[in-house]
Amino acid sequence: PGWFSEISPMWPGEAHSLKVEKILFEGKSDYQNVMVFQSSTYGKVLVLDGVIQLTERDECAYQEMITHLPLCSIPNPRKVLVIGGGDGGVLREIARYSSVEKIDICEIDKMVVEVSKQFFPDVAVGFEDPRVTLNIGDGVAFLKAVEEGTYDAVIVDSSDPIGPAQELFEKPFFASVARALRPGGVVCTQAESIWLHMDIIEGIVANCRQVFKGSVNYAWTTVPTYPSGMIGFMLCSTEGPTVDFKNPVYSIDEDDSQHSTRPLKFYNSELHSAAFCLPSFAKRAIGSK
Ligand SMILES: NCCCN[C@H]1CC[C@H](NCCCN)CC1
Repeated sequence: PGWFSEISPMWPGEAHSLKVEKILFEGKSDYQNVMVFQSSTYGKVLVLDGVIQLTERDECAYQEMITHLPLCSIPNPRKVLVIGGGDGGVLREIARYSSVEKIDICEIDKMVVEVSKQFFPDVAVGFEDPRVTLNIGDGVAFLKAVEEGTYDAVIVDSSDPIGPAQELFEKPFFASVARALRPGGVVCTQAESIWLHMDIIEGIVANCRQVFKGSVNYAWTTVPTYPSGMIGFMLCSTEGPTVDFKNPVYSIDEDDSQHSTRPLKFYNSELHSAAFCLPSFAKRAIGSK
């Protein structure tokens, strides 16, 4: 009964609104306020500190792209790490790869995991995969304890730089990710919107160019319920076997064996390549190597 508006100093002067049918959960974890509501047209919605994290209707766009852009760019990923991602959606997408043997996840807020399992079963289904090991804790500390060269891929499914995820946008964190990756390993991070945060993105790109000696690319997707209707990703690889992110080496959308459970709603191989095409103002600011 009424409207939820996503008002934040991170996107001044604008606010996306969703019509609310019913508030289903409100709580305060050790890190943030957590809220779930039933919207009129986007299904259930997860909100952290007043910021929309996902809706049932369009979460596929974000979860599928943040997962398949990195994992379809390398042959046979075996060990994958997720930092953040406590709703389980990225785990659900990683589980599609029969080559994957081990999926580690480090989420700082256990209330996000619990709330997702209770209200978003089709997203939290990712936690049911036997290859998944859940660690509740700070991703920065987790990575410090990881042995060098452990992972083929790291996915940083974070919230925004204001709040618990702030450290995940800084150079020391990127350096610890690079150390945890094998030569030619890949990382994909949530990298904000070119309409709202060009300055943050330029900082992230500069840091990534210093830390990741393979390739560094920015890609994007549309997510109707994120501010500016889009979100970007940094795709980086460490020194070693060359990774050409723009030309996927694996087509998960054509590999029917992966569709036994649930077909992809959003990602496909053409969209993979197109995701790296940028508007001119972004190309100038970001450049591409
Ligand atoms: N697994 C879903 C987690 C969602 N990550 C983030 C949630 C907050 C969202 N704010 C967008 C702010 C404007 N770019 C970015 C993605």
